Amino acid sequence: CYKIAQISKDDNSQLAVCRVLLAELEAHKDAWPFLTPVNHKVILGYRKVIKRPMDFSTIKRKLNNNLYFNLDTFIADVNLVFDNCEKFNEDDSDIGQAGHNMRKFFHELLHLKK
Ligand SMILES: Cc1ncccc1N[C@@H](C)c1cnc2ccsc2c1
Repeated sequence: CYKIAQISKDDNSQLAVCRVLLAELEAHKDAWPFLTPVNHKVILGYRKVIKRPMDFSTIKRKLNNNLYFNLDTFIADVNLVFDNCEKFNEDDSDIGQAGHNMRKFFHELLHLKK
């Protein structure tokens, strides 16, 4: 379960929790590949392979436009960032490793026990 969610009863405090979580993700040393949308004109094949691109700046825009209804819809987009990363990047690449590190960090933030 999400221990953080237990302290937030209403949507507003859930959205405040999402802002804190996003700020912690963005501050992580391994966040660099995920801070802005992948430019599919530069990264060949990305648009074909990745059906639902997502990145931290897009998540921030969605948060500011009130497009997340609760913590779960926010978590789904964060996990989409890491799932896209795993799909496109080799595990032993710099970006692949950053994605694994960030996913582990996010789960620790949510106190998720696998
Ligand atoms: C998350 C991701 N997955 C696949 C490809 C790229 C990226 N990240 C972008 C920012 C990016 C775009 N270009 C470069 C060039 C060297 S690292 C890097 C990172």
